Amino acid sequence: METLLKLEEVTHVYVGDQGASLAVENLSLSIGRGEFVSLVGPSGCGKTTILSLLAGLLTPTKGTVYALGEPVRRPSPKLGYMLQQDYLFPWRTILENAQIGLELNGIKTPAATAHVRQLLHELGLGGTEQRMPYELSGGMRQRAALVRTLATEPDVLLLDEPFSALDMHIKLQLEDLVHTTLEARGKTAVLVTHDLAEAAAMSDRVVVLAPNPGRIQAIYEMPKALRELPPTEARKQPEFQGVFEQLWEALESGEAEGGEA
Ligand SMILES: Nc1ncnc2c1ncn2[C@@H]1O[C@H](COP(=O)(O)OP(=O)(O)OP(=O)(O)O)[C@@H](O)[C@H]1O
Repeated sequence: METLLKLEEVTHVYVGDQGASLAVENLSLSIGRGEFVSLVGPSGCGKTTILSLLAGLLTPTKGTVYALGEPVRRPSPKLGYMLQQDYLFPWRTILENAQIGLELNGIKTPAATAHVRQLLHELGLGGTEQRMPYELSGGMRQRAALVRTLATEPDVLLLDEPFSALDMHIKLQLEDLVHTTLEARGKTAVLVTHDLAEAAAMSDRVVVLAPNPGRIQAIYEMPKALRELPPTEARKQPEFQGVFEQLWEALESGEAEGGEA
């Protein structure tokens, strides 16, 4: 499998008024094209830092981050970001919001608009094009944010807790939608989540991080039978509970080994 993302012996130290804070230390990880990898771990173990390093929003203090074979130096349209909040502009229609990434890249053609309309339709938002964000539910707004991210055709999606603000049943529906949409397009994804079950249900691999300093505690490859199913179906399989327990144990032992923050 072609390696699409790579962290090579990466250390990141934040320096601020309060002094230096070692966020992640000597972390190495490779992610292949088409893989769905989740990062889980207790608060402060460096999940968002890793995502920001991959996105080119931070530069590592030591080591190198690669995306699509090149060292990451700045944000790139090939890496799309989706966050807990949808950040739709309240004064723009859903169609205008969904097109914004393309516009920022200087693409404003009728074909681009047709492409965005098609994506809105595929993600169940047909008919909402001229509506304003406040007229949509949280789940619909998050789907519009997904369309905006997909519209620029990124190779990689960096997902920072995109489902955590949603009600449980909307969250489950959206997990399935994101899973099938990304799989159908062969996209690579890195998901940051606090939810172990979500990570287990959605991923090909789950990276369990430990804190103080942030480092990899364990990496789990999900059983093939679970990987092939939509997340809501994977959650119902008998082996799912065993996978969840393994992740939970790794998380607990990482926390126990970590020092005081
Ligand atoms: N801008 C910053 N300045 C100083 N320290 C920071 C900054 N951002 C994060 N840190 C520290 O770096 C460490 C890792 O933070 P990070 O936000 O990456 O963890 P996280 O696993 O995403 O946490 P959470 O689950 O709470 O979002 C923490 O100790 C945090 O306090």
